Amino acid sequence: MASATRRPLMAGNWKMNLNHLEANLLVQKLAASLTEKQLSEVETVVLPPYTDLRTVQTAVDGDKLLIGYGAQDLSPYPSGAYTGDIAGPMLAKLGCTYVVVGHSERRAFHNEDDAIVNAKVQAALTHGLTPILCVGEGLEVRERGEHVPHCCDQLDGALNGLTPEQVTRVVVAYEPVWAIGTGKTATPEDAQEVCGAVRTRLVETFGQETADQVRILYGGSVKASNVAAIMAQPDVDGALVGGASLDAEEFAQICRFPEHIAR
Ligand SMILES: O=C[C@H](O)COP(=O)(O)O
Repeated sequence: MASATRRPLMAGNWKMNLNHLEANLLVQKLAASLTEKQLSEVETVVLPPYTDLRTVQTAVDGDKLLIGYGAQDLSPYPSGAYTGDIAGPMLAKLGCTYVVVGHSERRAFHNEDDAIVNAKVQAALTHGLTPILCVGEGLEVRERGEHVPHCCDQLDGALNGLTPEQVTRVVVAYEPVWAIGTGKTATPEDAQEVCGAVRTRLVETFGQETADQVRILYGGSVKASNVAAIMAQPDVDGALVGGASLDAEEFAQICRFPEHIAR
């Protein structure tokens, strides 16, 4: 979190959890647990299932909560005969500002490859949404020591054809698959190694000025107890939090991480 120009971002990916009533409760509790100052210092975002988005929008708008929200996926197409899919304009109309693209669970369970991830990144940008682009390696790749080139290749594929200006509107999330929902957190040094390599690749492809503006998150078993050490790394600008974001108080503590960084 070295740069003063990159505002820290904590994004809670609820995955396929919480109905709309539970969603309302969680958002209200989260907002009540954080002061205006804390919310202005650390951008706080929730990423509910589609079925909760309207409820979250109503809560946020109704009580003017300083909490952002977004979706976990979008179609690469703007409309049409794509049963079960949700398009970017629908999300934008619901007030979403973010959308996750290329999460490892989508890559694994829905066979999403770099070409589809690239199309989704482009669709998000076209419709005014900020893609949270996920990259990350599985255990076998990590054990072969190929995690850095693997993540950089995924990054290249997902950002193919984008202009530097478009890239400044992308958030990248490094999520080692072996650390997701397993309780195994990458060490802060592991997180920095890949987040730093991602930034270097952004410099090489899009230039220093662009790379300096891109926020890079770490995701994988982030909790209140380990977030400060991860956020102390120079190229980590936030976290994509799964399980721990389902507990309002735990997620609020994660968002209050600056209090735990030694001054
Ligand atoms: O999108 C979030 C990540 O997959 C991390 O999930 P987790 O915090 O439950 O390990």
